Amino acid sequence: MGLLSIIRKQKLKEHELRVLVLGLDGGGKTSVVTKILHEDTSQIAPTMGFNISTIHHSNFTLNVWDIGGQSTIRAFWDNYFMNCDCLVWCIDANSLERLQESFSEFRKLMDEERLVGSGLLILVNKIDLVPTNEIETTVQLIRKTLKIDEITNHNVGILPVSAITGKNIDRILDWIVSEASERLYIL
Ligand SMILES: Nc1nc2c(ncn2[C@@H]2O[C@H](COP(=O)(O)OP(=O)(O)OP(=O)(O)O)[C@@H](O)[C@H]2O)c(=O)[nH]1
Ligand SMILES: [Mg+2]
Repeated sequence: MGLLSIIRKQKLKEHELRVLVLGLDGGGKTSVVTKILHEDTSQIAPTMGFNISTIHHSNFTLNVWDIGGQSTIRAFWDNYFMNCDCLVWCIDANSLERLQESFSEFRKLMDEERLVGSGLLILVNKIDLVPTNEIETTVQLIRKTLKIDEITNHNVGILPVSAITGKNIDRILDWIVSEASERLYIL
């Protein structure tokens, strides 16, 4: 068992998880976390550094790091990679013209050794702005563009959500905790 696995296993025993929320600027990372916290999402400004929130869910304590996604801040993302239990990658379903840019940043993370083995949850956010009959094709397009089916280093989940309507927001923590619990079980 490698050192990283030992650290992860120890943290899981303590029921503490480190969650990293990343994605392009304006994708809705801070809004999603704010909605999870049941707080007001109407006055959210771009994140210039990071926000950290401690959330208790299903016997776990999640330390959620929401980092700013503007291109000038992306250079600092790697300061947060260590000991990450779950990477949440946030995509703006209403700005598919930025999907390639999202993929090019995402691909760098998939090459990142420090993130190997963490859970990976892809949020297709702003789904309230996608017509209902286009949701499935939008999710499929994102799966294909991000080459999700080729990812072997992570357990992957993909969830259409809305930080504004709250759609599927309650499933985010459930997914993170259940993925981490399953991993603990097989370690
Ligand atoms: N319609 C809709 N708007 C959303 C949703 N989530 C976020 N927004 C809006 O998108 C804008 C950007 O949201 P933020 O939460 O600041 O995005 P961010 O990813 O944290 O951005 P950075 O901090 O710059 O990286 C805000 O105007 C939000 O109100 C959503 O699910 N639906
Ligand atoms: Mg933000």
